[in-house]
Formats: sequence, structure tokens, C-alpha cells
Amino acid sequence: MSCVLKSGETPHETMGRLFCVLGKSGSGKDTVFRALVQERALGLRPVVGYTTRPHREFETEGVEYHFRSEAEFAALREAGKIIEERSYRTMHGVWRYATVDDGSIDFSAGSYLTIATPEALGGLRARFGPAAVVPLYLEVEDGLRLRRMIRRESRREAPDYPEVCRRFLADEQDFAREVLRQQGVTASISNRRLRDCLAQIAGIIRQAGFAEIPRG
Ligand SMILES: Nc1ncnc2c1ncn2[C@@H]1O[C@H](COP(=O)(O)OP(=O)(O)OP(=O)(O)O)[C@@H](O)[C@H]1O
Ligand SMILES: Nc1nc2c(ncn2[C@@H]2O[C@H](COP(=O)(O)O)[C@@H](O)[C@H]2O)c(=O)[nH]1
Repeated sequence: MSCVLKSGETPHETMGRLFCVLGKSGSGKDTVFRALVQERALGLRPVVGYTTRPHREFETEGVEYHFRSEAEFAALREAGKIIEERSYRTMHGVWRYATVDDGSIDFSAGSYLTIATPEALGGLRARFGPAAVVPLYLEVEDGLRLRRMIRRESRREAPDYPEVCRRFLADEQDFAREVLRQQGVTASISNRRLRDCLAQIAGIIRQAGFAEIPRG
């Protein structure tokens, strides 16, 4: 991973950003992530996370995630390649997720987009500096979000409703107001309507991101 700074320049003036989509399960992180990456004008490069979770139908290695075994995760850890890691006791055992130093981030080249959690923000800031990490916290009213989660699950080959319930309940603690405050997440973006949500995020990105930084 390289962060190229010329003498006298601060990260704020010269570098791209790491925009982090976060939100409770079903808040639309994957949907928003895909739409933002496809929006070429924003110039965002995707940072693909690593996970030990088994891959779901329609997921492709290297697109949604890099799918790795426990042993491969341990090897990455051992090699000091893991920037931040979270693990969850799911209905199917422990699943791990991580951002890995695999050489894919170069802030001198532009801005990046990833999916994160409140706890992940700390590790990302420690690695890239607080100014580089911009949280985009999605919010959807609980009832609507749960309906979206259940509808999405019902379309899967083997719906896993217990895991849906676990995530819904776990998120209450993981995204508690105090946790968000500690991680400096003070603003939220409504994803009731996707179009409005994307427009608001595009505004934030244009204001904070690499594309808007005056040159010369
Ligand atoms: N603004 C929206 N309006 C209607 N449906 C939406 C909207 N945003 C997302 N959805 C739908 O809601 C469901 C959940 O969205 P998505 O999978 O993107 O959430 P997520 O936050 O990535 O969830 P998880 O953390 O559980 O993976 C999907 O079926 C998606 O198509
Ligand atoms: N706060 C929590 N985040 C969780 C939990 N289980 C998974 N996750 C995070 O969600 C996203 C997406 O996961 P996916 O398996 O649907 O692709 C990922 O960033 C995980 O870190 C949890 O129990 N609590």
C-alpha cells in the first residue's frame, strides 16, 4: 500500500480518501456500494474485503469478497497483512472479515470505497490517518429494514432466517449511539429512497474526495 506525499503537503490537500459505507444489516450497504462504484464520474475504486464466510450463490471471488479459509486468514495475520479484522459468532460458527494490505490502495491515484463497520473505522484510521477515512453511515427505519432483510433472504436458494434475526439483534449493540459517537460517526444518510441516498453521498464524495482537489 503506498501513500505518496510530497514535502509540505498534507494528506487533506493532496490525497484521495477511503469512503466507508457502513450501516446495520439490510440498510443497503452492498446496493449502495455497487451503485457508487458503477458511477464512473465519481472515480471510486473498490476495496474488496476478505472473509472466511462461505460464499453465497451469485457471489464471485474477488468481486464481493476475497473468500479465504481460516488457515489463509491466519497466514495473512502472521504476515502482518491485516489492517483491521472483525469476527462474529454467527449461527454457523465464527465468520471473519478483514481489510488486507494487498497493495490495492494508492491514495496518490485517487479515492476508494469499502464496506466497513464502526469498529473497523478505528483500524482504518490508525493505518491511513483520520483525514483519509470518511464514514458514510446509512440508516433505514427498523421496520422497513427488517422487511427488506426478510424479502432478500426469501429470494435466496436456502433462506437463513435465524442468521437474519441474529444480525438484526446484534446490530442493536454494534451500532449503538455511543459506539457510533466514539467512532466519530455523527451524521447519517437515509436509504429510504435509493436515488436520494446516492445523490446525497455523491455530494459528500465530491466535496471531500480526490476529484475536487484543485491542482497546480
Ligand atoms: N433504497 C432501497 N429501496 C428499496 N430496496 C432497497 C434499497 N436499498 C437496498 N434495498 C434492498 O434491500 C435489501 C438489503 O440491501 P443490501 O443487501 O444492499 O443491504 P446490506 O446493508 O448490504 O445488508 P447486509 O449487511 O445484511 O449484507 C436488498 O434486497 C436490496 O435490494
Ligand atoms: N456489526 C455487525 N456486523 C456484522 C455482523 N455480521 C456481519 N457483519 C458485517 O456485515 C457486513 C456484511 O456482511 P455479509 O456477510 O452480509 O457480506 C460485513 O462488513 C461484516 O463485517 C454482526 O454480527 N455485527
